[in-house]
Amino acid sequence: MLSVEQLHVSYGKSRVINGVSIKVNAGDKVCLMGRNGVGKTTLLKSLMGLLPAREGKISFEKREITKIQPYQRSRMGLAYVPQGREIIPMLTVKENLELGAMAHNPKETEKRMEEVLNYFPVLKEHLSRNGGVLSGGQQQQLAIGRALMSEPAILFLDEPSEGIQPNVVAEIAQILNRVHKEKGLAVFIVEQNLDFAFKIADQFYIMEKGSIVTSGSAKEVPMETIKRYLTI
Ligand SMILES: Nc1ncnc2c1ncn2[C@@H]1O[C@H](COP(=O)(O)OP(=O)(O)OP(=O)(O)O)[C@@H](O)[C@H]1O
Repeated sequence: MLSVEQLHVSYGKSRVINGVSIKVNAGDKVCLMGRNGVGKTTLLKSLMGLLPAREGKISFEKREITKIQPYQRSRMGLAYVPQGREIIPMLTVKENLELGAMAHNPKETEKRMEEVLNYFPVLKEHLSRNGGVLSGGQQQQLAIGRALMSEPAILFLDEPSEGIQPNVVAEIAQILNRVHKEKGLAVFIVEQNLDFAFKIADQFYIMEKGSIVTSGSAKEVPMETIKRYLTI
């Protein structure tokens, strides 16, 4: 489904991603882990087309997408929940959700909204309130709901558990697993929260200084191994 081959990404002269190769099959649940500053966010932004690749190739459904625009990637089935959520605080919950479907067929917006609200009942309760007044956990659910409005095939999430209460984190894990099961959604998460990561992911990649140093299934890369990489 998604194939990343020898990707290099830089900020000016500063080389941040150095030859990363990753494969995600349809319906996979993948977690990318690594300490602060190793390049996880940079990699996600580059996969979404928000940062250019200096070298290498990104393909989705066997089509090369390395140079195509973010809105085109969104239309093809890639969606992204950025770190810090980036919901629009002065727009209502409903309007924030509608934004997520903007690059897509407007006729389907209502049906998608119904589906998303079914996954996130808390958003239904707050539909006409401004996004900015919601709690952190509710805003994260709104950001994920907004991304799901485009009915993606793969959802990228950047540290979705950051700064959120444990009970809401557990609820988000449950919802993502449900969407995965019911819609065949592939999930690609950047996380530091090991419990959350292990509740969702079945494949792991560990990154150090812009390169993948270990990868494999949960059995091949057990929690103890990941802890070692995160704490050294
Ligand atoms: N806009 C930018 N311009 C220049 N350098 C940047 C920019 N954004 C990030 N960097 C640098 O790129 C490196 C990787 O940052 P990135 O945010 O991708 O790491 P990360 O693994 O996601 O870290 P974190 O867990 O803290 O979000 C860091 O050294 C960072 O300082």
